[in-house]
Amino acid sequence: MRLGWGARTTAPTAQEKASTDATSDSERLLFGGPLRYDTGWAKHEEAALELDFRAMVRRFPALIASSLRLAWGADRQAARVMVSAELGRGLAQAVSLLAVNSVLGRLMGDAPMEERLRQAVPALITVACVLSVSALLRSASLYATGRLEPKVERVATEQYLERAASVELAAIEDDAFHKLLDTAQYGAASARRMVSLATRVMNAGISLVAAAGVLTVLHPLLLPLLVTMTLPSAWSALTNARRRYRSFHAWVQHARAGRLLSSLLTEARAAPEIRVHGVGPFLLRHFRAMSQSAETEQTRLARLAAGTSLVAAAWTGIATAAAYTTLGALLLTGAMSLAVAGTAVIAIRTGSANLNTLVLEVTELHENALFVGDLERMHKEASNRTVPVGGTELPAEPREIRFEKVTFRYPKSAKERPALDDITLSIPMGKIIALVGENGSGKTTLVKLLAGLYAPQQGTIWWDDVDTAGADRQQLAERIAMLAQDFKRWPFTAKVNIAIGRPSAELTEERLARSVGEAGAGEVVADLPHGLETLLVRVFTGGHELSGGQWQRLGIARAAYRRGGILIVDEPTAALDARAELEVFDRIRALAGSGQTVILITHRLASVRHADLVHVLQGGRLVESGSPQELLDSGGVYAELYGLQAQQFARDAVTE
Ligand SMILES: Nc1ncnc2c1ncn2[C@@H]1O[C@H](COP(=O)(O)OP(=O)(O)OP(=O)(O)O)[C@@H](O)[C@H]1O
Repeated sequence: MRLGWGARTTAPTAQEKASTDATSDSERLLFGGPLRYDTGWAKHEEAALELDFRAMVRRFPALIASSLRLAWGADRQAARVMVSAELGRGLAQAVSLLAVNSVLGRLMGDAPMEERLRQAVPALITVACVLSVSALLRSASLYATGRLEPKVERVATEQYLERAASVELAAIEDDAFHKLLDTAQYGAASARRMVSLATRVMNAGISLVAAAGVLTVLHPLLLPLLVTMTLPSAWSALTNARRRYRSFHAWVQHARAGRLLSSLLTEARAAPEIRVHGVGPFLLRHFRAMSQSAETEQTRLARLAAGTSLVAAAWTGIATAAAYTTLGALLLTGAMSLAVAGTAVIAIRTGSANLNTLVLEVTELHENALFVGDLERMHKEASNRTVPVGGTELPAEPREIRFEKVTFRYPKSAKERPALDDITLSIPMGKIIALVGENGSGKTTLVKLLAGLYAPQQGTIWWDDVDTAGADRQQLAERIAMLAQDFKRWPFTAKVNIAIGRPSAELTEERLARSVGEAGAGEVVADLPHGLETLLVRVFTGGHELSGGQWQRLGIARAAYRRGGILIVDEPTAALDARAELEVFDRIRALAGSGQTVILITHRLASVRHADLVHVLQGGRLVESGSPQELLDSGGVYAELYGLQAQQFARDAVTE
């Protein structure tokens, strides 16, 4: 059985394994179709292609600058210490190399040994001082980096979460944007790694310049030898990093699906069905298959990496032998003195170690920068899709909200018919307006448009004479309290679950008690072991679980606490018993009596009889509008649905 999200449960084919450009193939397999995204994906491909030497050299200054910017933004003082300590260490290495050269030169001179030793003492003292300073600088840099890293990660994570929370609902529901969110979440950890990598790169770079300078002074042939020795490991590191990055992007959705499966297996809400329906082995089987195919990919990468590093090691061996043979030849022919050759060996060893570190760390820096690049792309995409700030003022006390020829189709919806089709209707303020219609007729969609969560593709939503298309969205949201069908059951205390209706308001006992009273949630709260302070999530110590109906009461209390001028309630009584249902409708009526506009979506038509106005939707179109009595008298869709429910009651009464 397929799980529907296109999760990959098969190992990659031989053809895929062979393909270094496996990204698009894997992606096609993952989603069961050709790519059709215009954001995120194609750009990652370009980024992966940029992981070559030229691009790396070109981007090197920008990479260092971006790491420093991150560090600077997180903690200026620590950033200052880190940069100065690393610059100091590089300089110390150059000085110590020159001092070593001087020590060797003195020791290998023609004077008597005692004289030679005495001459070498100042240089030896210089070496000792420089090494001590270098050690001090190293610990200063370690401290500063350790202080910076978590801060950089926190700042980057905060920015990520802030951006993700500020985008339009349509973006959150968009699979392409979700994929970008997925890949970008690794950006914060990469930003953290970039800080220490950048310091090490700076340090290795300065040391390398020092070693290269000394080598060039000693003999012009030594520098090219050093470079030749290091090239193979550079190639190997780059090739492997490139493969890893491509693989990551090809498999990111797969990894998310795997995490989702494993969380389903441990989730409390899924637990009853897992046990009664025996879903556990089914989910486990899929999880295993997915993990195994991911393992196969890891094995493929490991095999390729092993091969690449073996080739690189062979090259390095040959280049090293060539370097030392050249050095030997220079010595034999008398083109180089023994003292110079000794310093050259030290410089070659230091230089090649530095160059190796440099190449490996620049590659790693670059690889991490690509992930930080994903984060930056997400920031950019999110700012294009963020809920706009500011706009036209809405009337303080509107008389009416009017939908005029409103048509709305969900983005990427495969359906032929729009969810709302040419809707024109009125919502008078201060009244109870009921939206009625069969499942999927568009009621929830309509209130989401009203709340500004989506914008219509055609038509206008007016607040008196203000077009909401250009209205201040924040102001619009301020006016609305929404109790959605699947409202969030926050894993916090009962008190927070109510007060979260308006987190910006000062939390007062009086406001809380009033909302609890209005929602008829007093009994629910009284039954809780710690009253309003009870934690409403059972998987934590002291946590408590509410029934569906009890949750619904708290949801109504939350909506009442918000005190928006327009209260939208979507199926408020679905989980309530008959008595509670009557009571809730009484309370909703009372809210409307106090001047609040109530927009009520319900399938319980008997409860609609107190509404001032009923709009009946069918297949996304408005088919009837009027008072409940008018609609009953007209004998249309409402009357038919009402009749069906009434008949059911009558039949049940007779059967009993
Ligand atoms: N987020 C979404 N993305 C794509 N299509 C959606 C989305 N939400 C709803 N739809 C589709 O839009 C249509 C209207 O759905 P809506 O939820 O507005 O109906 P409803 O009248 O509230 O139904 P119900 O009585 O079952 O709650 C349905 O065909 C549904 O499949």
